[in-house]
Amino acid sequence: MELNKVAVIGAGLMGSGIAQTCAQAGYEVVNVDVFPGALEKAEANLSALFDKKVQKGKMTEGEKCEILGRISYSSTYEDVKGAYLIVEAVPEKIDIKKETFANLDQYADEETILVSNTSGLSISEIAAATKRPHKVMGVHFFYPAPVMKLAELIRGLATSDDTYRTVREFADRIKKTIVDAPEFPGFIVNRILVPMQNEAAFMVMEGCSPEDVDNAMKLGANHPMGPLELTDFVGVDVMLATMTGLYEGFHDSKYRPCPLLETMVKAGHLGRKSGRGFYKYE
Ligand SMILES: C[C@H](O)CC(=O)SCCNC(=O)CCNC(=O)[C@H](O)C(C)(C)COP(=O)(O)OP(=O)(O)OC[C@H]1O[C@@H](n2cnc3c(N)ncnc32)[C@H](O)[C@@H]1OP(=O)(O)O
Repeated sequence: MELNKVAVIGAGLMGSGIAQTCAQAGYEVVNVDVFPGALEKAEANLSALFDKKVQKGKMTEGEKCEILGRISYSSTYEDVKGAYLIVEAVPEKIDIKKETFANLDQYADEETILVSNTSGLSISEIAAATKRPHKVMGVHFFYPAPVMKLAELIRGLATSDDTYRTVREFADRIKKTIVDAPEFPGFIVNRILVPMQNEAAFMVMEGCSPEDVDNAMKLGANHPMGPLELTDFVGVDVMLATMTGLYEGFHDSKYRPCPLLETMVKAGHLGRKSGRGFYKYE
């Protein structure tokens, strides 16, 4: 097992950003996704992002090649072998997470720590899909992962102190500021942030324009992005899944998801990634 090798499962918005973050910190990274198309897209996007950084003078051509050279892409779990830590960033559905962890448990080395980037599902439940629940923990990253400074650390009921220590060291190495979050839906940030985005969607449903809602929050509360811009940025489907997780997890009507979000997801208006959400994109 190599202490310099990590694996990231999932090459979507979060997974590819986490892989980038780890490679920038000097890790050898294998980014695994069972859909080869997702890997190609992740590789092309990262290359384009780095080209822009080189053009802006924020990175040299040499640094770009070095970091890109530390990331390999794979569509098979077998390539996680040798990683001392694996970060899972697959879609936010408990059955998919459990299946992924059961697979990782089979293919990863015995000593490997398995980390989930879930934004609110139960770490203990995910850990129970493995035979190593003491080696399972939550590390919640924020989008865009290479830019956002925070990582929420979430222990499951069975997480060992050794696992926690190793994960803290990993978070330090990738230069994230850490907070310990309780194992309840939404942890800290999403429990506060996502109901605000949901409320903003209710205001649009009641007739406000998205521009007015966003400008109000940007200029009146100094938020870098308005709540609806942010929803489009992260994905309307991702935001709705988090809100639904709060609603189902706390059994509290105050977390009821806005029906407009449900309609938008059914229509395929998922935000930037689909070209249309609260706003239209080229
Ligand atoms: C879904 C989860 O469970 C929970 C969540 O993640 S909730 C979402 C949390 N995220 C937020 O709240 C983000 C709020 N927005 C912001 O902080 C800022 O608007 C922003 C950082 C995204 C963009 O910043 P801004 O200054 O407007 O844009 P820009 O100058 O283009 O980008 C700043 C840097 O971010 C990088 N960046 C922007 N988008 C990126 C992306 N998608 N991936 C990687 N890097 C990105 C740029 O390359 C740039 O880096 P550089 O300075 O080295 O060139």
